[in-house]
Amino acid sequence: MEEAAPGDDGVAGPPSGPAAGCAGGCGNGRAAAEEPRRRPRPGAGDEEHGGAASRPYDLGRPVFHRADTGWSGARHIALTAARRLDAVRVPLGAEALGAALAQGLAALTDLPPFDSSAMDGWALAGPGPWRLTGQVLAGQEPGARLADRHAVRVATGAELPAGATAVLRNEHGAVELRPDGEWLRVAAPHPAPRPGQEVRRRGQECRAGEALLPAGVTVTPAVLGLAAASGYDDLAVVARPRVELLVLGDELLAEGQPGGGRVRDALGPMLPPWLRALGADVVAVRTLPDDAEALRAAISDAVATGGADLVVTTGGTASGPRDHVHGALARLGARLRVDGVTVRPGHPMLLAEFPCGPYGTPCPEDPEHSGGVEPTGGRPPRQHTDAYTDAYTHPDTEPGAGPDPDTAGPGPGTGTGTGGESASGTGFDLAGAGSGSGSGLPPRRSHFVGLPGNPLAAVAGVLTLVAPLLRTLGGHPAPASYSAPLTEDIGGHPTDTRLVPVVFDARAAARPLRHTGSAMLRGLAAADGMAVVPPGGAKAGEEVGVLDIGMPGAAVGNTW
Ligand SMILES: Nc1nc2c(c(=O)[nH]1)N[C@H]1C(S)=C(S)[C@@H](COP(=O)(O)OP(=O)(O)OC[C@H]3O[C@@H](n4cnc5c(N)ncnc54)[C@H](O)[C@@H]3O)O[C@H]1N2
Ligand code: MOO
Repeated sequence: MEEAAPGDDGVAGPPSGPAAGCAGGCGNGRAAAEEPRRRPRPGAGDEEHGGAASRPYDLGRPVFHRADTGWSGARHIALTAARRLDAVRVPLGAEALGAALAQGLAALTDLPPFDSSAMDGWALAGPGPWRLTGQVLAGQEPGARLADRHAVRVATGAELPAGATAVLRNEHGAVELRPDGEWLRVAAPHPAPRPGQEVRRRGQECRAGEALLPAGVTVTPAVLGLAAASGYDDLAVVARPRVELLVLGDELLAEGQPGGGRVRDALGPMLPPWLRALGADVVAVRTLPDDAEALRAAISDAVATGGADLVVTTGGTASGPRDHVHGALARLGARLRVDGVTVRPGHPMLLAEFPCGPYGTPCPEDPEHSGGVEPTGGRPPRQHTDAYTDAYTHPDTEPGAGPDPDTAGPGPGTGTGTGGESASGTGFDLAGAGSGSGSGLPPRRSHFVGLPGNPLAAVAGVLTLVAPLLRTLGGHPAPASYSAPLTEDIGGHPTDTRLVPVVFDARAAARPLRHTGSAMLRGLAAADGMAVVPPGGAKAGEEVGVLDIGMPGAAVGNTW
């Protein structure tokens, strides 16, 4: 790797500019003079878009030529390389959590479903005093109509009897025992209840059939609760992309202390939860030796037998004697879509697609690629729902021509009807609408991302290639993108974008962290996000794009 100079933990790649020696952050940031605001901005990073420059590796032996893609262009290719997976119906619960709604959520019932009491107290009819005639608890039928000047004791949530005009809460009333029974009156100094007071009216939150949420919304715990409240037992969501992770490296230890040339595997523990947070179903994590045939067989197995929508490898992307990713992809007939990105760290990341899709299904639309991956059988197909409302327009399929991935995700639009079972009964919609070239959508197939082995470089690959790809597969719209002013200069690479871990200070300005070399995770572990630093660097006060790292920032970050 292009290692940072001793003492400089920040720059992977030739530094430039006055702050080059401080590129990873030199000491504490200084707050910007003016009140900075974190605000959405249309695109994070605006360097070359999809440009390619042929650049040989200088290993002393010509191995291959990468055609580096610009950082924004690479993200756009990843966003448009796949098409959204089909809809599946899943019970309300963990399976739905984090998936995108395949259909808008419309209320199946009025909410509240009936007039009910908002307080523990008495439901009453007309002006007081009121004769007490009984009680209704939550969950009980309300019983007979309430006559004028009568009241019943009610619990919060109890359905109000017909005729009730208001509820008097416990602490505002007093009950007197008279010869003819119990009587309720308002206790001074409280005023008499107004009509409708403390009553939750039927339908005041929504009416049956009313649209509550659009398709594409991520199912959060709150969405689960709303769906349950409004009558749902299950939800139609976009299937979670199945991801198989292959961690490569003879030198990796799964436990204990590193030494003797061996290091702990940092990516095996880090990436599966990261992938899950991005909406993936991580179906397998395997560690492999640096062996060409083992890698080829494992990838083939993941695609053909495992039914992975996406195979992610770590390590082996460069051109060392034990780097076999390119060779394995070539043997499997994979098509390289991105082979090197002008970003630091993460430069050797790559994106490819296989000639056939999950479950070993051949790709009839790609006869020239047939036979690459061994179709050795398959998992049971997903249960797809036929109740499918396609509320999305798929992003442009032409790489390099479309909008920024952060603002161009699937959004509301005219339906394209890509759901449904395939004719072959595999649950894999190759032949259906949307899978062929005539539909204008990319065909359904398995994808591949090769992440570099250096841990921070691997994270750069997740943010650049994996996140946009999973977003499209899982039907998630683009999250809001942000920019923030920098608290200090960040030195840049002369030609490449840099991704630098930052924390937001109290004014939401981005302070670059230290220990951000490509082999380091110390900066990232304290970070709120990754600043997108254009070639040449950025000055203190300058706004730069900030990539979300997918989960709430570490609490220590701002004081570190
Ligand atoms: N001659 C050149 N060599 C390298 C170049 C180059 O342009 N010319 N690029 C460098 C860059 S940039 C990167 S990034 C790395 C990418 O290397 P690989 O993807 O082939 O990864 P490995 O060689 O297998 O490992 C690199 C490094 O990362 C450590 N590693 C790998 N996996 C893990 C893991 N799971 N947990 C922790 N650490 C891991 C590994 O031990 C190595 O130190 O290539 C440069 N080389
Ligand atoms: O600069 Mo590499 O792409 O060490 O991560």
